[in-house]
Amino acid sequence: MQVAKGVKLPTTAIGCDCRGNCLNSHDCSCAKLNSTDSKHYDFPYVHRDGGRLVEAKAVVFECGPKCGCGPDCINRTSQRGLKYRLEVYRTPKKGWAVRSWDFIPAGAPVCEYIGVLRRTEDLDNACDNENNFIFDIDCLQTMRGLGGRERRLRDVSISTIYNSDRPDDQKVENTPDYCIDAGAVGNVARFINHSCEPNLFVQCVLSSHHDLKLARVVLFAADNIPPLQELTYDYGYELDSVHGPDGKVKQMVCYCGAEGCRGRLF
Ligand SMILES: C[S@@+](CC[C@H](N)C(=O)[O-])C[C@H]1O[C@@H](n2cnc3c(N)ncnc32)[C@H](O)[C@@H]1O
Repeated sequence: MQVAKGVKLPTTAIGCDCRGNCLNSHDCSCAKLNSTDSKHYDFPYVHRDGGRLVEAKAVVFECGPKCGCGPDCINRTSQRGLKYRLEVYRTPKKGWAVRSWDFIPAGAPVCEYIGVLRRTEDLDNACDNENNFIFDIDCLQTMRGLGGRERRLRDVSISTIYNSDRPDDQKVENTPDYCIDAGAVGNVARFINHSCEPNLFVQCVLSSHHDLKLARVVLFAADNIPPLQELTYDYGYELDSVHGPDGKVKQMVCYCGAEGCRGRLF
């Protein structure tokens, strides 16, 4: 990830003092951050298939640079890079798209959204309206979803991370302060299209620091995904929420082809 001028990265979190791999969730201070129930701490991932997320959360706390554990720790599952052979291919109506040559099991991390970390206000100043590769870092919005856009969220509460008993807790605000701009610098995630019935979901992850506003954005499999099925996530636009430089509402037709397609991206 590149960092734009004016973005100050937060202090690195102290982390856990586990050794080797984090094995006991009751001893691991990172695992504890993921739990709402002080009697039942658990890692957010299970070991199956090299690590699968048990359930979507407002934010997942992983182990980071100052933790005592090593790179194979289960609580670093989203940090291990690409595991599946992803192909960027051309579609008739949506431009480039992404699919996997390998089967992807539900809950597996697929890729991180990479680009330049920018302040949203700098982007607005640049009037960069035609940049289709901006990802707003907005964990609360991501978690709430729009009309239940993430199927696996049903049983999940968004309250946990916003409780005030955490030292680095952040206040929830309406406009995201930071975004990831993959316009000029990015990875395969920038080619993943929107679908109204997606097979990926967006998960905010904190590993090196605990600032929600600068959380990492990782795409996880929402379902078991067969090889060669297009990978998609819900871009999460509210209809009529995007405006052009002239102030008029902008619209974009959606070609996701899902049965429940809303007809427009925005
Ligand atoms: C992040 S880019 C995705 C990659 C893009 N298809 C490309 O060729 O670079 C987002 C842009 O892809 C197109 N797109 C993504 N999902 C779409 C969809 N469901 N229907 C129509 N266009 C879509 C739109 O032009 C959108 O602004």
